[in-house]
Amino acid sequence: MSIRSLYWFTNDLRISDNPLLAQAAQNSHQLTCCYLIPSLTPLDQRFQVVASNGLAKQRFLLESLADLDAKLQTLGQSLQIATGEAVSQLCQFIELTEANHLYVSESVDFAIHQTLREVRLRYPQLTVVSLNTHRLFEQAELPFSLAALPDSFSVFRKQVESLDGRYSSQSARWNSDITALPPSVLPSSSSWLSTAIRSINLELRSSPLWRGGESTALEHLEDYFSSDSPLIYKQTRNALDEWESSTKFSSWLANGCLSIGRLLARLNDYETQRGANESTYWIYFELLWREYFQWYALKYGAQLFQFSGIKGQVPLTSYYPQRMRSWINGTTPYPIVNAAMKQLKVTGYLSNRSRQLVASCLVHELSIDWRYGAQYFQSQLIDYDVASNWGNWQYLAGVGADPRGHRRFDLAKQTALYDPELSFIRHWQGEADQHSIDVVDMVDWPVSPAQ
Ligand SMILES: Cc1cc2nc3c(=O)[nH]c(=O)nc-3n(C[C@H](O)[C@H](O)[C@H](O)COP(=O)(O)OP(=O)(O)OC[C@H]3O[C@@H](n4cnc5c(N)ncnc54)[C@H](O)[C@@H]3O)c2cc1C
Repeated sequence: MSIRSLYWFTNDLRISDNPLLAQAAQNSHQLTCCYLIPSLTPLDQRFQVVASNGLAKQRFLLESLADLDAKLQTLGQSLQIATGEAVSQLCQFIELTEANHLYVSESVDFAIHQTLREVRLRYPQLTVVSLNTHRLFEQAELPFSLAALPDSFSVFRKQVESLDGRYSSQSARWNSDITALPPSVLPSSSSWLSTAIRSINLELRSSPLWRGGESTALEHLEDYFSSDSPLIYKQTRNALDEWESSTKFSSWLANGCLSIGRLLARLNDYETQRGANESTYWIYFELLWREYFQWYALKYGAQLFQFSGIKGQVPLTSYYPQRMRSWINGTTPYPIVNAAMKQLKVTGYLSNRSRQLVASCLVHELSIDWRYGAQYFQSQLIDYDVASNWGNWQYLAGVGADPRGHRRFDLAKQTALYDPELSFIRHWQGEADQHSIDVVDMVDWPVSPAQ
């Protein structure tokens, strides 16, 4: 039988260390590679308060796609990019190419699961092939069943850290480089990418600190591990705004431009050459947080998006459009939050500390339903990852994996600790248009009947 395959790229935008693509290359006679720009799901529509995704996020994705397309072209292939509703786009590709196999990376994304369910119903003869390209561990390697995943990160970490050969054995199996790909029946159609990136650059009027794509991910991997930064990571990672203070791998990991296996293999080499210390261990520690949230999302499915989270406790928050607007625009009474929100809008990135502060502010100071904040992050973050984003928001909102159940940051204390000279606030103009939490309009004042 002729194997005609459709490879649906999702969060695996790379050629190297991509075991699923290697398998598709080996087993197919004909191959079509596609990417579907995610459209808004009903959940997105319910909570999204801005018209479209942030420009920095759009640029990072387009750069990643352009790089992937260029790499595919060197292998005699190209990337088909489609916008619109995922099920109908996939069906169109299946019909056009008469595909009898669909390759797609294993995902914890609820929207992808729903799309696949629908496609399977429409094409019962279609063989769907999936492999893990995003997580560190396979389910069979975990010392517990998915249902018994610990509800606290510390318990999870202690259990998975006891697994043998954590870096080297994990990284060996990712080494599956591809030298050739079967031909496609569709002509290349992605020449618009460079024009789209140029027009975003013009609109943003700032050159990016990050460029999307596997090529820049691999360059950054080498740069980072050629420096001394990993040796002092634990002391610097909470800084608000310095490039070297944390690893900055998240955006490439989230989009799959870099594999977790290759990253850990490089960390392992670094420890061998430069010596392991508490800081180099701490990079692994943080990557285990990422791993934890992947399993958490898989375990809880739609509960990841539920107001009461996994705890079943409904928070005492609601939705206030004016407060939400001032949070997004950086015009709250809290300069450190304002600075961070302005940085997010321009760059599509925030340090972990800033994310914690702005999330705490949204939930505890502005009393807004955490899902509006999570959705806004989804629309802006260049490193948006469904599991890490919604899992961290649940944690901060007190409805997730936090055994303490409640985390409210004292914003004045945090400012004194992390921005004592106010340089972060000044740089991002956090003081510029401060307002009180609720602005009362003239028309809201009581009007006496005599008037
Ligand atoms: C409210 C909120 C939302 C977040 N949303 C996302 C998201 O959508 N995507 C995302 O990748 N991270 C998210 N994070 C986690 C974290 O803030 C970022 O991963 C980190 O700031 C990225 O910068 P870095 O690569 O320099 O991280 P580093 O500090 O250098 O950490 C190394 C890597 O470990 C992982 N990591 C670190 N901390 C966490 C964490 N708390 N949860 C999960 N993974 C972690 C990331 O892959 C990161 O690249 C969120 C955190 C909060 C509080």
